[in-house]
Amino acid sequence: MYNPIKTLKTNTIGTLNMLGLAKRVGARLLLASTSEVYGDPEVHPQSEDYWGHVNPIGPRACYDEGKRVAETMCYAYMKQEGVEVRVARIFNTFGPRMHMNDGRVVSNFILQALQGEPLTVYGSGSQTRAFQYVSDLVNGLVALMNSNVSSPVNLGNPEEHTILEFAQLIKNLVGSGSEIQFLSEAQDDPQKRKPDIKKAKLMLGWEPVVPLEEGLNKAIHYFRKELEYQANNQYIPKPKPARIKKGRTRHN
Ligand SMILES: O=c1ccn([C@@H]2O[C@H](COP(=O)(O)OP(=O)(O)O[C@H]3OC[C@@H](O)[C@H](O)[C@H]3O)[C@@H](O)[C@H]2O)c(=O)[nH]1
Repeated sequence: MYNPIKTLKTNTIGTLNMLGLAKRVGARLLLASTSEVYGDPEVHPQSEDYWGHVNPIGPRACYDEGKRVAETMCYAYMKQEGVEVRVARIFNTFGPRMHMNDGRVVSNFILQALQGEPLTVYGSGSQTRAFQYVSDLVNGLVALMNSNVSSPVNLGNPEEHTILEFAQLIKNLVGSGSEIQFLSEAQDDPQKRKPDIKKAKLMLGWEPVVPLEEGLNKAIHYFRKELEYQANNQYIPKPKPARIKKGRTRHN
């Protein structure tokens, strides 16, 4: 985690502030929760009634425990103050417009493959994830907000792959000659993850529709364009004319 304290403050104080605001104005609140509430799961796939397996003092705890307490706050406000809450447990998601420095596996592997750099696999690559395309997630969030389901709902694509399979798939889709480089494993990295989406199907009539390869090709296209743009352009910030004082230019 880049900034554990800020992560904790956002998830706890931020959620508390938003719940207070929702109470005051009578709004329905959507909590973007996470599959990380299940931690390194001992149940597979993960359904909403699983309580999770989280190390409360590990390096991921600021995020995992922060989101867990955010969920607790939602249900305390619902029961005590009657605030309407919707809680989406969002599984790994990707798509165009991810930040170049996001650091998550999809953007890392695509950028590495496009530039002929080694694809960095943490650990053996046998850990699994299931990736959903961003438009599927957005449709799920809209359906959840428009529903009367106040308990948590998993939103994710249940197609599960090992991270090594995923690296090879991205290499092939990019047509890249990059090597695969094995680095040390991340501490407390969940070893498997796959959503059980029966509840979303039944109660929201929702399921993901974008196939993995189709979504990846869209993300690859986006990052290819971003790299071309960066290579062909320099962005030199210029102050607004009103801020330039006459005769004050300094040449160091
Ligand atoms: O360069 C990389 C990056 C990541 N990885 C591995 O790829 C897997 C996925 O890692 P990511 O960082 O993309 O995502 P994580 O599964 O750790 O968490 C993610 O999932 C749930 C969301 O709520 C979180 O916001 C998101 O960070 C992990 O096993 C990680 O160790 C690599 O092997 N190489």
